[in-house]
Amino acid sequence: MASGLSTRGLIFRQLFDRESCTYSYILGDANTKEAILIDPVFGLAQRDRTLVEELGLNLRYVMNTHVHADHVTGTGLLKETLGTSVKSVISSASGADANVKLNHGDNLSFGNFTLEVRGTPGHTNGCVCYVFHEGRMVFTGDTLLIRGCGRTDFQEGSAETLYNSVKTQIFELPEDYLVYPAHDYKGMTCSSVGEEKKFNPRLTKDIDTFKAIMDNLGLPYPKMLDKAVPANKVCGLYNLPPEMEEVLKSTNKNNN
Ligand SMILES: N[C@@H](CCC(=O)N[C@@H](CSS)C(=O)NCC(=O)O)C(=O)O
Ligand SMILES: [Fe+2]
Repeated sequence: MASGLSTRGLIFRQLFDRESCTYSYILGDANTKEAILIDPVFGLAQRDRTLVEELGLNLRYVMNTHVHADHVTGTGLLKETLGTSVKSVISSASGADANVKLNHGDNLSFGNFTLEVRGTPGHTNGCVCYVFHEGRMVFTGDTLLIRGCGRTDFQEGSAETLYNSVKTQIFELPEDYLVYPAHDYKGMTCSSVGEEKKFNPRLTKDIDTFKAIMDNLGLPYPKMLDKAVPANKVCGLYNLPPEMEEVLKSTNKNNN
């Protein structure tokens, strides 16, 4: 069975931000050159833009899996530098502003490929997973991490809702589908649905044990929480923290 990496005509890149341990993903159609970018990071917008150009791709959508709490999205900045043909994308349920607001069951195309949108609330209300059936891949955002899952102690977090989302929307996918999350803190890059069903130390438990685990994670709040959430509700382009306004100003200067 073809995995994402060998899907005919697919250009695929996994990118990493060392600061927030965020993964961003470029998916492009080698034939039409249309591409999408999932979960870009503000400080790496220039890196992403250069790579897209080097690969000869035209970005159609810059999309987020949810309103991130730990980093400012690169969506707004990429739109600013690449022009109006690029559309920002997030779920309707996120309450965030974007050109395209998606709902559970929607499909989004780039070139000859299509992503299916699955609503997976729990980490936040607006979390979605993007299922790329042709590539047998799923982009899980913070809903499902490798051997972990998104925390449920801020934004609109609910352990019970997250548990149901994973079980019904991700674990029902074929076991060979590769899982690509929005973060990893241990150096893992990807997993599979079958692997997570078998080895995820949280999601292999019953709901009560899962809730107890989530209630006792004892994680400090992300350092960027108060700055990132308001910025990400508007694609990162308004409400930017002052230090990021400087980046934006110099980007605009370089583009003029
Ligand atoms: N230390 C980091 C934040 C780490 C963190 O809270 N990660 C989130 C995803 S980003 S909203 C999470 O859900 N983690 C779950 C886990 O089990 O690690 C920072 O200060 O930014
Ligand atoms: Fe998150």
